[in-house]
Amino acid sequence: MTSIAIFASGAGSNARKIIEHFSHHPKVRVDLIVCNKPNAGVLNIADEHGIPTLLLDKEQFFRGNAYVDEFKVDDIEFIVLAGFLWKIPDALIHAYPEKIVNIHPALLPKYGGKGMYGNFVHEAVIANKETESGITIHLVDEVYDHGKIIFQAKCEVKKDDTPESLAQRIHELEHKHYAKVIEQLVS
Ligand SMILES: Nc1nc2c(c(=O)[nH]1)N[C@@H](CN(C=O)c1ccc(C(=O)N[C@@H](CCC(=O)O)C(=O)O)cc1)CN2
Ligand SMILES: NCC(=O)N[C@@H]1O[C@H](COP(=O)([O-])[O-])[C@@H](O)[C@H]1O
Repeated sequence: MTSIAIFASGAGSNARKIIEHFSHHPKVRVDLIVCNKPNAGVLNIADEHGIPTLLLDKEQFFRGNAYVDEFKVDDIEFIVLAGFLWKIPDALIHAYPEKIVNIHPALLPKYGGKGMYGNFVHEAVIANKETESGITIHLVDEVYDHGKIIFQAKCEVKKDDTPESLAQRIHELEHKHYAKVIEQLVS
């Protein structure tokens, strides 16, 4: 059984889709939800599904062991970032080589890097009058949004789009593809 930890900072709609996809899966299980925001909606989703949660301490995460020992004791084999807004420390990346994946709400390498998350991404895409956007699923390395691209899917950017309407279209792509791409990666 491959044990997955999902890292998230927000509402958790992607986490919910991934949990649902792997519930009753013969070979893959979501065993932990890791979060850095005590009031994040993803923590309620974890509770709904009886999945243990870990609320990160900033000092230990960035200046300690990055929780590597805890994840190894819990037999976590694969890490999925789903709207996680802190930078993954090098120690955790080195402990999980090519086993940390992220979803970004744009077509990297454009619209990535520090500060490019959530609606900030969609605002930039709209401000630049792009006619298309999409999602990128990539391996995580030491630089924001720089790791090997595994999957991309595109959608239209409409002339009257707001960041919210574009986010909704992007979410539909994320919910359609992320869990299936994870399944291919871990199998
Ligand atoms: N080592 C890595 N860590 C993370 C990556 C990565 O590729 N390598 N991806 C991000 C996810 N992400 C985009 O997909 C992303 C998330 C957050 C930021 C950002 O600028 N964060 C702010 C802090 C925001 C907050 O604390 O609320 C910042 O660093 O100042 C950029 C990109 C996850 N980690
Ligand atoms: N750069 C990272 C980033 O912007 N990630 C984005 O955060 C959202 C989380 O939504 P969710 O909490 O509903 O899954 C998702 O759209 C994801 O692509």
